[in-house]
Amino acid sequence: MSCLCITGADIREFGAKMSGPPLVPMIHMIEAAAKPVVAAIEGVALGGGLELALSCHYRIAHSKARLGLPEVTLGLLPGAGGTQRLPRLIGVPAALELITTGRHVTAAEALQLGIVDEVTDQNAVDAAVKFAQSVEGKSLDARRIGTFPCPRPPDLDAVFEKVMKEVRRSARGAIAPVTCVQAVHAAVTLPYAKGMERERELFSTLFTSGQARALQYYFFAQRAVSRWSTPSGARWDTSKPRPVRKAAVIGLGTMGRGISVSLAQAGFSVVAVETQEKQLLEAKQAVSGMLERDAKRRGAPLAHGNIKYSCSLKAAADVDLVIEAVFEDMALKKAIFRQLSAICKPGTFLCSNTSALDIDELASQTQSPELVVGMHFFAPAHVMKLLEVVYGPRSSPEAVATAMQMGKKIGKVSVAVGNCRGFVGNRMLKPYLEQAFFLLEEGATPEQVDQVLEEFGFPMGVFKVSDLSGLDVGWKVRKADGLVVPDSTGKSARIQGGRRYSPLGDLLCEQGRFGQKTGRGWYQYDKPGGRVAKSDPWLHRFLEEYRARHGLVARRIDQQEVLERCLYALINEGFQILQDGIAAGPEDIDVIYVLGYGWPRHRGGPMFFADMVGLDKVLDRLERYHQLHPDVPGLKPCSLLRKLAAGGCPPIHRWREVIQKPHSQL
Ligand SMILES: CCC[C@H](O)CC(=O)SCCNC(=O)CCNC(=O)[C@H](O)C(C)(C)COP(=O)([O-])OP(=O)([O-])OC[C@H]1O[C@@H](n2cnc3c(N)ncnc32)[C@H](O)[C@@H]1OP(=O)([O-])[O-]
Repeated sequence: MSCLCITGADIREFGAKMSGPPLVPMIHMIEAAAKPVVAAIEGVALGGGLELALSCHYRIAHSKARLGLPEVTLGLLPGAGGTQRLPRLIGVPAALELITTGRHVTAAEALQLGIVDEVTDQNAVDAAVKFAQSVEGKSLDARRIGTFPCPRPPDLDAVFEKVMKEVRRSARGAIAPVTCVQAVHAAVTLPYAKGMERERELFSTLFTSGQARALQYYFFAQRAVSRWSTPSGARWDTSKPRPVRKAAVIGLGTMGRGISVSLAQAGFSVVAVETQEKQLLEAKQAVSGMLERDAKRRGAPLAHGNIKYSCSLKAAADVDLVIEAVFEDMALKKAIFRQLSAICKPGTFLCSNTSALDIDELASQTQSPELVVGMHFFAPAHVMKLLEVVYGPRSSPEAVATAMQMGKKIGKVSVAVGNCRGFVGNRMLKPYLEQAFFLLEEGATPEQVDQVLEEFGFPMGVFKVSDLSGLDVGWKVRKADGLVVPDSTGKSARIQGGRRYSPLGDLLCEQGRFGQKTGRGWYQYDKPGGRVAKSDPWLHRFLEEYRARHGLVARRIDQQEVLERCLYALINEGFQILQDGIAAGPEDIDVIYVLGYGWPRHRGGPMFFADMVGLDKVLDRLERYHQLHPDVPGLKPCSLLRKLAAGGCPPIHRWREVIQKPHSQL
């Protein structure tokens, strides 16, 4: 009998010399053993851990155990027989689903699927001993999975064709899920030994791939961001969070509703505040609906009772933490912070869900600026995993620690970032969007730009996203910034403050084209609120007329230029953010972009991508584009990028040494 709690192979050893005995011979030895071997699974049996358990003759799991083959999430496939044994044990469709998604299953589901033989609430080892005694003397012939014939679906080709199509669609360019399907196909079509050979070959191809490197980097990056630090020296391990039991959400629009749902689901007492009865009632119905649907989906109890609704800010008097989620309007937010500061009990943390505004300006409205931080959620707030926790110059380490811990409690990946316009995510988005607009002016179409970005792996191109979130959002911000003004000839100005500016988005808004909500934007939709983007001949004519009006001659723009200009401008801003100390390291930026902005995980994140491409190459291309477009500051290579390139392009895990030592010669 063997007791198992194994998270699989040590990912840190990939790329270096692996220690310990090789797994495959061990698995074959266990399976061939004359004595029955019973695996007692407690905690987790993941990856190589589950593969080891599958070589045992019986498996007993504790009811809290979790099992799975998550290799695909690391850019790999189960390389110790998992792709050959699991389909033999539970059938091809169920095995394909688990292997291509990497999903963990509970012990109860594992029992239902036939992965384990028994589930216990008691000590798994004791249960396994008892089980071993009950099967003593029984033949093991029917227990060696490697000797089973693999069940062959009657319509084998059709099954695999369908799965492959679906996997390719959802993989968005990731190769591991597709390769997993090929490995399972080998289980069905080849004898066991040949199938194992095929698994090994496919595993080796993935093992050395750039995508596996990217996904493994990302695995550790997502864990590293919880070890936050700020330039003032505050750190995760020396700053204590304060307990929060009751929280208020101010403003129950889309964001406020999602935030209330997240808090209630995590067991916080919530006070939800709106100004008018009518809006409050609408919000209450919407939040209840969201909670009901979610409870049904998860089979979890309803969290209704945790939320109290009110039309008065005074209801927030006794809460431990407030999250303000009203319109993105500084004057309104300031007024609310002033009132909250007077109403709330001393020590209440005051947080803003602003996506770009100055946290310190809000803090200055309160009696205790050290208690103010940003908690920037992403829409839909109860679904999206990312939270930017924004510290201002006066935020206390305790406030940052409390917001970070609160994020963790509600199931978010929280990243601590500094205070600047747009923080990390939205600040980097600006030069990316700007390039997309410029490309249209120079001859590209929204379809072309979107296609290149989608082929790169984004779920949606920049113009489709813009239609989805509403063109009017950015328009309002640009108007507030004084950018939406005609030039001396009455045409929309293409130069603002000495730098190139594209008024294309403003011109669409002036026509009432706000995107999906109005049924027209960069694309056309069958009705307002429609979801399927269709090419719009009107827009193409509009672009031609615009170019003619401004004397611009359309040229053919190739895919490489579209990709480089959009992505390298974004990456360049990322380097500037690191240089400014707004993000502590490249991992923070990469996690924000993967979780909040649809950056394909198998490409690691923008900063990892820059490392993979080669910093000298990114620098070279930026320099060239900046020469061609000297009035676009976003294309001027940032000095940190120059310094890293001049220092021999150190690998990404060494960038912090250069960032932390501004005078380093690296
Ligand atoms: C031939 C071989 C073939 C085989 O098929 C290949 C494999 O098995 S591929 C492997 C397939 N296996 C997987 O993909 C499983 C990957 N792991 C997980 O999914 C989660 O970590 C787990 C569910 C286990 C625990 O979640 P939780 O409770 O939220 O805790 P947490 O996530 O915060 O982790 C705590 C600490 O442990 C660290 N660490 C964890 N696992 C590994 C590892 N395998 N390696 C190295 N380190 C690992 C993690 O970095 C963190 O370190 P730190 O320094 O404190 O930041």
